[in-house]
Amino acid sequence: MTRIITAQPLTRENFAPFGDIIDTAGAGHFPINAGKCIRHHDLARVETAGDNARTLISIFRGTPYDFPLQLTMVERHPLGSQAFMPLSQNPFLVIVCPDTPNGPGTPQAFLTAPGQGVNYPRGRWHGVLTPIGAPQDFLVVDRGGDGTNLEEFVFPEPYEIRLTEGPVA
Ligand SMILES: NC(=O)N[C@@H](O)C(=O)O
Ligand code: NI
Repeated sequence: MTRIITAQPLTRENFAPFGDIIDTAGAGHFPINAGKCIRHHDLARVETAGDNARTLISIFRGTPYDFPLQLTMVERHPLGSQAFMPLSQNPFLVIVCPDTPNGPGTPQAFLTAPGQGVNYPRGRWHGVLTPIGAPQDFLVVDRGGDGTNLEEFVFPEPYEIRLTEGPVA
């Protein structure tokens, strides 16, 4: 029996147990530069741990996935956080799992609003970057340094991730 997960709109509230939303809406902010700029401040917590740890800023050019998506694997970064900020207005798919003593729990799928980004805290199980419908660039802030910062978990049975309720065309 295929386990089906339908994506829900990403909100600060529903994503709060899993990580940070990077978005101006609802963010703390204040004027700088003599009022010519608004700083939306401290939106996400960057974590870098382990030997010679440092913060990396990269651009990922992601290829879109077909849907419904067969989710076979999730991963996590035990030594650092990972933030994805889209450089275009296309929504993308965010998949996270709670942690359990036996590994990742049931995936939760979220559809971002245009321009919304996310930050996964260190150790948070997540699906890999998943653009929708077109190639998309993302600014990525994560951890470099010594040691292994990638742990993968392959599900015994894949989950089917859908973007909307109802029959699949
Ligand atoms: N491997 C890599 O840098 N990207 C993944 O961690 C990902 O979450 O997409
Ligand atoms: Ni990752």
